[in-house]
Amino acid sequence: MKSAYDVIVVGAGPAGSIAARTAAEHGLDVLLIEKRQEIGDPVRCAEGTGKVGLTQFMDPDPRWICAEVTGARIFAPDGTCIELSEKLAGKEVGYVLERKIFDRAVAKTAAKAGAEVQVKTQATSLIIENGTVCGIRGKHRGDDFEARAKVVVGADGIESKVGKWAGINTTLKPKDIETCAQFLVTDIDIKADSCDFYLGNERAPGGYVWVFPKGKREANVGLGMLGSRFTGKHPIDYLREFMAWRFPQGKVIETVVGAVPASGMLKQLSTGGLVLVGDAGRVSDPITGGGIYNGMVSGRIAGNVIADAIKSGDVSAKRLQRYDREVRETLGKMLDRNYKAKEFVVKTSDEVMNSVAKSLVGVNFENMSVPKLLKEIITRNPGLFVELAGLF
Ligand SMILES: Cc1cc2nc3c(=O)[nH]c(=O)nc-3n(C[C@H](O)[C@H](O)[C@H](O)COP(=O)(O)OP(=O)(O)OC[C@H]3O[C@@H](n4cnc5c(N)ncnc54)[C@H](O)[C@@H]3O)c2cc1C
Repeated sequence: MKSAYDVIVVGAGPAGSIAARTAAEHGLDVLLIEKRQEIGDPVRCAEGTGKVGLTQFMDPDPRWICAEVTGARIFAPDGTCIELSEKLAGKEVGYVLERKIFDRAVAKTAAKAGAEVQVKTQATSLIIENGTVCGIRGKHRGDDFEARAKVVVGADGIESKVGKWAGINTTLKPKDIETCAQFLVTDIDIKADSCDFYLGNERAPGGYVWVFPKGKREANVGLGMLGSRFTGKHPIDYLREFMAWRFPQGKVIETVVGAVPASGMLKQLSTGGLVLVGDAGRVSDPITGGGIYNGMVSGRIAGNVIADAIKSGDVSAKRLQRYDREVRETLGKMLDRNYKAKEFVVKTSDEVMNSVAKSLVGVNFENMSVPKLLKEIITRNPGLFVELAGLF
């Protein structure tokens, strides 16, 4: 490892690897570090992502695609089912990945573009001079090290410390964190080409249960609940109840616990010499919790903005604000709308969910967009006009 780089990326998840790759493609000298000894492992993800978004970044590869899904089913608390086609469900359907292999494949593309990759290498603090971030301190396979960089990228996920070290407020309120538990369940009857979602305040308070197929008889069965709805019963307790009801014979071969930001993006994503990407910048979707695609989008924007800034010799806070602006332009509108949608869903009773679902049974969802779906809900449920009108 050298003592100086153009860019150091902290964290080799999808967001960090894409930031590293993009910066390296611009000819910059890039170091990508990962504290774990294996990139992508352990997995903290249900691994679902949209085809269209993903293929902007990676050519599909059967080695990391477990299942192709062509639709989604949403089950209301009383069991009423709404079926969505691929066109409507959009980013919520597509592929179910094998992230242990996928994350590694993305990091490999960064390496191929010229980035140096170091595992078992953890940033522990930032070097800050005259208010500008200019490197990191850390542990590399147990030994202390220091490395300087013109720009540091914080890609260290939901538990991000890099932003805090730089003085950025990254604190998440309990109402803006989905805490999750998931089992990889095998030998179960599922619809192998559908992502299924189960709603209900008794089932997953302020969240939902998902069943994402990973093969013909295998699925990620998981659940997210809002931190603010915690009453002493943990996500894993709700998940066990769901399993007992839906898949009593299922065999659990892996357990995952984790959390997703459901806050919408941070107000501040950058400062002098530093940008935050992916979950570290809270760019995950507040309603679905999906963060793979949004993280990669923010990583690509970061790589491009950093390259321009370094080439111009100006990595000041003012210059790097272009990153904040571009992420806001690209993802901000969707994140704001979905944050409002989350706030609506969270306070919706099971009775209202049931009646909205019933009002949509029989609607042809073949050629509808999400805004059209919301309009359809309002038309059929005029009482919800005030709450839902704000989402457009
Ligand atoms: C249960 C669950 C289910 C989910 N399901 C989905 C889903 O189906 N679809 C979807 O799109 N999203 C899903 N998500 C969200 C998704 O996993 C994240 O949004 C996504 O992984 C964010 O990518 P990232 O690169 O920002 O961060 P991460 O993937 O979290 O990567 C951050 C990396 O930084 C490393 N790191 C942290 N600190 C340091 C340090 N100091 N030094 C060096 N390395 C460090 C970590 O080890 C980690 O590898 C789910 C999340 C959970 C918890």
